[in-house]
Amino acid sequence: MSAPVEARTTAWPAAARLLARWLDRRERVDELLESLGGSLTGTERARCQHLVFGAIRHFGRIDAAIGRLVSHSPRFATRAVLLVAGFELIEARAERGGAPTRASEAGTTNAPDQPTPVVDGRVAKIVHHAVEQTKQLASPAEARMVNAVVRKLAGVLAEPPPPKLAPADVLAEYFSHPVWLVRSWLAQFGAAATRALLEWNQQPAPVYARWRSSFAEPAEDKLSVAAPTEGNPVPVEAAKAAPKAEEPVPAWFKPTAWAGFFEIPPGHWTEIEPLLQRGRIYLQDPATRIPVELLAPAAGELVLDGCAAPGGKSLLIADSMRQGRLVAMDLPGARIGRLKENLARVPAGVEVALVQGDLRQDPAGLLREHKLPAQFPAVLLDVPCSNTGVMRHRVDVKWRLQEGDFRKHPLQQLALLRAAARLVAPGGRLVYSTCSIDTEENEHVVQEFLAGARPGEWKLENHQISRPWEAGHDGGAAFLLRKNTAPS
Ligand SMILES: C[S@@+](CC[C@H](N)C(=O)[O-])C[C@H]1O[C@@H](n2cnc3c(N)ncnc32)[C@H](O)[C@@H]1O
Repeated sequence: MSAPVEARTTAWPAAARLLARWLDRRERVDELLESLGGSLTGTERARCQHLVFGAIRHFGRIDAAIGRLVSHSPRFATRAVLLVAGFELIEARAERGGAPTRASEAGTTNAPDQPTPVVDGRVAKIVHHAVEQTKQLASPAEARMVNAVVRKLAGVLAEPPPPKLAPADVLAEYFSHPVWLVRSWLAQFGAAATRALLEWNQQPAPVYARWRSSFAEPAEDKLSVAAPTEGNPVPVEAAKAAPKAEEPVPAWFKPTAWAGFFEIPPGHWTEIEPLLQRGRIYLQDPATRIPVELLAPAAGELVLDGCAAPGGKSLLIADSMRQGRLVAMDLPGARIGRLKENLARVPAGVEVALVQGDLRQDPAGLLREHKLPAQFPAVLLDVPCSNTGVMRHRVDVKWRLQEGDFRKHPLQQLALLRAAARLVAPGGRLVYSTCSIDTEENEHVVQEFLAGARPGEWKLENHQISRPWEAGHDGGAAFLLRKNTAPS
């Protein structure tokens, strides 16, 4: 992806600075990008994000290559420059279809201890740019080091992918994942599926938008009514607004296999922003529809979204019902702001209440305190998880995950599931969902929940596990559980 000149000159150093911070403090990437504020134009910001995401997506491979080429690890500012340049080299190679570089064409070796300097036109530009940037971001001495290292990096990063049955550590390095995670996936999914997953995670993720029907327009006053005071629920009266005529989907939206979801081609940010502000679209992966489809909220129903923030699925529930009542609950904290914004966009026919509280701490009491029902015919529980299904989008997740998270998350997930189950009315349904593809957080949690329930109280009616390499979208799992009317 060649960048416009202005994006190269400002986005590039901005990306290097953010990456230096990431190396130093491992801040979350979404928060790092938010810290840019309005300092870059839309195009520059998009380019900066592309470079930061790419460098972090390929961090393991680039950093291992750098490690072979230098005797001492460079300081963060310089290492960040090398990471951006390394990503540009990987991208340049992918764009020409993984064609061999001039060095490998000539049959020279790229042995790690004796990497061959590779210089072709594109590589020369990447080297030159990295050197010039290092002079500004670090020092002339470091720029000389960058000059030598990036040339050699081009050779090391040109090495072909490992064979299909390569050992876990080789796969982990080439595809930039922690080795313990690759081992776990090999054990769960086998070699072919793990390879497909690793390749999937290393691709840039498309941007998807869900087109919201004009019938989903909120009441005129809903945006202001839904600005809650801290800690209180926000009852929002259903308005009786007449539905407006359907607005056509923009011609440049690329249809997908999933009804209502469109791929947004790059370069349309100025057109996207007003659509987002008007609530005409919501940016979300097609995988997000699955738990809501399993829940199948019907017009006029009362629905609880137990782990609602930032509200992507709450909005989808409301759009599916068009009329009804939705109670959205989440912990007080930073995510509530986005939830409020999204709840303000529900269709006029949906009455919505936001409850800030802990689902595991007497939620029925909290709901009653706010004069809300404490039994629901339909409950969605979209729990916090490892996010192993969405690593293509969330590039830093793999570097934050710890092996122990696969023991911690299921405990929290089971506790939340048991708490949510108490809020389901007899005969009602509960959808438990995750963005994880790992059995510990999916099948195992549901099995343990069913094993611990009173005999006959719950039935697993349906479930859907999405594996990205098969589904063609993000991964995750959703389980539809039914509470019997009269358990034995
Ligand atoms: C995966 S996110 C939910 C995403 C959301 N369903 C959406 O589609 O936008 C999980 C949410 O669970 C919330 N959560 C975690 N523990 C909770 C608890 N004890 N009570 C209520 N919410 C909780 C987190 O704050 C987080 O917002």
